[in-house]
Amino acid sequence: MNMKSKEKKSARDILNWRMAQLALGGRVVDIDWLLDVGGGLGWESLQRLKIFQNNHYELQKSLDELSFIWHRHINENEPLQYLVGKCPWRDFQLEINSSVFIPRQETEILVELALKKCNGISVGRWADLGTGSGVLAVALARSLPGWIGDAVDCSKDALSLAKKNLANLANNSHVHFHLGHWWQPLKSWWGTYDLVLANPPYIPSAVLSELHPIVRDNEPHLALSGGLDGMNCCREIIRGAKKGLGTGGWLIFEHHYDQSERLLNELIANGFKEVNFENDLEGVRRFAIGRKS
Ligand SMILES: C[S@@+](CC[C@H](N)C(=O)[O-])C[C@H]1O[C@@H](n2cnc3c(N)ncnc32)[C@H](O)[C@@H]1O
Repeated sequence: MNMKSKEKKSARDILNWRMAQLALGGRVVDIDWLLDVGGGLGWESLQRLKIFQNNHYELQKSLDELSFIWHRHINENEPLQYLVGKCPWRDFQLEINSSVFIPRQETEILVELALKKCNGISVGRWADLGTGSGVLAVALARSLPGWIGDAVDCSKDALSLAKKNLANLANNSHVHFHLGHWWQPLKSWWGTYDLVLANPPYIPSAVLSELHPIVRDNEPHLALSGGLDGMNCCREIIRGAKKGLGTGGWLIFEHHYDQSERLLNELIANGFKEVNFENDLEGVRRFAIGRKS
């Protein structure tokens, strides 16, 4: 694709372009996301377009380039985040590619829950199991600068992107990356963790084929599939946490909307105390919490 990037366009040109793209298909929320994250037109500028139609705006990508992305999105069902290569999340913007799961908004709650538990504790050790793009590792490194962190993934490509994101967004933090299976690469530090976060693959096999094609046909299967009942990875993480966490350490993880009761029972059966759940943004039980006794 040989198209000129940055260009200056009038509000009227941009609005006409927006209308023409939407006539081809797709959702308003997505075209505005593309103008914002791809074109660099923030929400406030997008509102102003409609009022001051003669104003000119500098776009980070040309309208030709944005059209190319939009067409791939609506015709090939490709996620905009992969096409643009970016994903805004919490207070930062990650680099993203198709080797990693696209961080979801609801996972931001996982970080808030962790920070509530660790409020005021200036030194400690955390682990992020299944780091993917490194999104949780970056958030923890920025919020808990005195802590040491370990981020694990079994995908080499994911780990290399996670390292890049950390270098760009939380340089000088004390985070180590490990290639391997859940708790295995962390054996040397078992018994020392104060906090472990995970957003493991948790989709049950039967649900995988029914996922929206934009997810099913693009995001890594390794990041989605949790086995027959979807809970294989969650169970492994819980069992590993019995040895991995230090006394009083917290395990907090995300799961499928219908797994809460079974996973809370699994935590109790494995000797965890202060076992509880938290809801996602739609009021559905989505996070499990337990403390090593
Ligand atoms: C749902 S994604 C979550 C990524 C990221 N933490 C997030 O919240 O966006 C799950 C991640 O777990 C990783 N994973 C899958 N099986 C694994 C295993 N056995 N050991 C370590 N990581 C694994 C996948 O490669 C993927 O990056």
